[in-house]
Amino acid sequence: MAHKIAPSVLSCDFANIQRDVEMINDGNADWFHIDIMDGSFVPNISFGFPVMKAIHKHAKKPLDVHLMIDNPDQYIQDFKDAGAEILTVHYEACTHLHRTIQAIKAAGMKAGVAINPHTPVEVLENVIEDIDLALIMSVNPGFGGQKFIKNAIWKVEQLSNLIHKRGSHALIEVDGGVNADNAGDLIKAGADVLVAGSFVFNSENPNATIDKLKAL
Ligand SMILES: O=C(CO)[C@H](O)[C@H](O)COP(=O)(O)O
Repeated sequence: MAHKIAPSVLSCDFANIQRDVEMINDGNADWFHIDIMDGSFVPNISFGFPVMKAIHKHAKKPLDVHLMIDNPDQYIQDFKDAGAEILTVHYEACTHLHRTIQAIKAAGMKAGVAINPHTPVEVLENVIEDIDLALIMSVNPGFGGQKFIKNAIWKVEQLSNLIHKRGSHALIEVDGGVNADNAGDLIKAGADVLVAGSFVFNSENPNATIDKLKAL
């Protein structure tokens, strides 16, 4: 399966959201990556439901929503109503992770679990057959534009082995500092979905940059 590119809307021009969403609609990106930050789980606040609904209104591609929030269970139905197709929670933010995954699926969404750079891949062993997506963070979550942590490549390899061993259908997504210098190694290691924020939106021609990442 060819890898997917999910531009992170966090790096778009928020004064021109509709323009940027339509630009992504017109290009070859696969998903919109939506970063929700609560100022508690991570030291930053991004945006909430009104902005997400505005993006959903114009988006012609699935919304891949990454929750960097405490107590995600509280908001599962709200994210479904705001247009999430894939809803990813952090392993580190969930006390009853299996229950949270079931609740996401029961609400009619695909379920993802993200792990921080210091969290070992093994924590996914007991849910790998239940999830649709596993997200390896390649920066500490909270901000766009950070430097890629190389250890993520090794974690992708480990996760790919685990997925094959267990016959899971989970996709491997990588998020943080992704660019043309590391994307090839990530794909070779087994990544299925690359999130890219600043590399795409800070470039002169974002859709040409997406094509460059897709061609690797
Ligand atoms: O989850 C995130 C930050 O927590 C962002 O999706 C990520 O940082 C993407 O931005 P960039 O490609 O600029 O690193």
